Amino acid sequence: MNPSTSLPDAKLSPEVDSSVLQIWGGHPLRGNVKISGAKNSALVIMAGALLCSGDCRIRNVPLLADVERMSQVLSALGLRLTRQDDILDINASEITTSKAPYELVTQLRASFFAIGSILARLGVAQMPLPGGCAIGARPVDLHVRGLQAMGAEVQIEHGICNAYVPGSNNRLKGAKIYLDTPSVGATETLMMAATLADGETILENAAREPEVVDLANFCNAMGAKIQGAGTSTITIVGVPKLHSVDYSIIPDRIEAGTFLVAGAITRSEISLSPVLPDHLIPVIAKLREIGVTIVEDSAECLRVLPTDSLRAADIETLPHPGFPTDMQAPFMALLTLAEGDSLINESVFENRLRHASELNRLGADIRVKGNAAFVRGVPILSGAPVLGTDLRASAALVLAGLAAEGQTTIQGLHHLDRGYDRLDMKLQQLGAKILRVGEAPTDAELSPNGSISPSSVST
Ligand SMILES: CC(=O)N[C@H]1[C@@H](OP(=O)(O)OP(=O)(O)OC[C@H]2O[C@@H](n3ccc(=O)[nH]c3=O)[C@H](O)[C@@H]2O)O[C@H](CO)[C@@H](O)[C@@H]1O
Ligand SMILES: C=C(OP(=O)(O)O)C(=O)O
Repeated sequence: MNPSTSLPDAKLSPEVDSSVLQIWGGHPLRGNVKISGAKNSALVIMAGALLCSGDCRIRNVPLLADVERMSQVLSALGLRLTRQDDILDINASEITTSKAPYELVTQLRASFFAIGSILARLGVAQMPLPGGCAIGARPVDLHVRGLQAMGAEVQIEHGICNAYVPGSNNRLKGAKIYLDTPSVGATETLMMAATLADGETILENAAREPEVVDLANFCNAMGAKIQGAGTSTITIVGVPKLHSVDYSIIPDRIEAGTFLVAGAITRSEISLSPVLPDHLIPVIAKLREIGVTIVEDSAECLRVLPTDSLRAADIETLPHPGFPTDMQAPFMALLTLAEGDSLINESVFENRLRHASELNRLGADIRVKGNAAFVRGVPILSGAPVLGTDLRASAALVLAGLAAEGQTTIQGLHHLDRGYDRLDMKLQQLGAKILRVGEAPTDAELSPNGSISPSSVST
């Protein structure tokens, strides 16, 4: 990896990350913000690069700790990687080991999805159970059962998922697979596995998230035969080999949604680009229900206008195209300041409401029962020290801090840095009074020319 674009090592280990964010709330935001490439596309497309016997050039790759760790996983498997700005070049002509490193795989979720591509390429894989946000049990049974249906022998022992394909040609076989729940990761793992399998695979009740479609487009650009991505039935006809590719990943709809909420909660006008508004339909619809005006300035640019009063709204998280679970925490922050009572039902993950008690430290009025949060709107929030417990929980606290009176201090930034590309710097450029104190990365560490790229944020 090009050291100038790597996040510092301190970011890779939660234990040693002692930096905090200080926010002085109550300041309006103004200007344009550039939305980075999608985290959940970038990570799985990097796993997909393992399928390719040639060179993969991946563009619009966000600067994230998870991307850095995923790069390290791929390097440990013997791939050659170089990064220049947001372009990542990966050569997987040689995979030197089928064993993924425990200490890296356990720090993120998407690393596990590479079991599908390693198995497809080598016929054998040893993959530790993954990490990622602690928002529920997050089993991998659907991944495992799908691979077994394709002919793999799979056993989980001592926290490692050991898989191999018996038989002389080591090639997985196409199968008809029904997913009990439309798991994003299982859909992606099995889709990658099926690209090089012998025969046709049909995935039923597949996830329909835009990142699944992005992965399918990436694989098809390498010569895979995948049809139906974005619908509940995906058909993959296996091919013997995939070829080199130059591919640009989609904008991050969750980062875009977070900035839309930032505009709404600070009653500000900000523009966001590039975005794909079709990927944000449930988020935009909910913001409009809350009373926020969103304007589509162009096919790739959204603008949020200042809002006088926010209205309460109920939210239920669902698989795409329902309301995304990754936007639940940011919306909870917003609804703390809405007039009236909102009910939030988290139905995708069983333990994803831990930010509620932290928002209450800021003066919110939220009661949690099971998977439901009852949010009674309050007129103001007031700054306090708080702890981010996962990626989107941390983002919710940043948003609440931007609106709160006085100073908010947020700990637990290793979560934020996993999945937001320099959120604090982008907000700073929009006029937020936000400062990283402690082991903050220097400008030189974050970009090759010594400062956050002027094209990434402008006011
Ligand atoms: C890296 C990545 O892309 N992460 C996203 C991905 O996570 P991830 O792929 O882990 O999420 P899933 O869609 O798999 O999880 C959805 C539900 O299915 C369950 N499940 C999943 C797999 C399995 O084998 N068995 C099982 O029961 C999970 O526990 C959860 O309750 O989709 C989630 C849901 O949109 C997002 O919140 C994450 O940001
Ligand atoms: C849950 C998330 O990420 P991961 O699946 O990587 O833990 C997220 O992006 O909100």
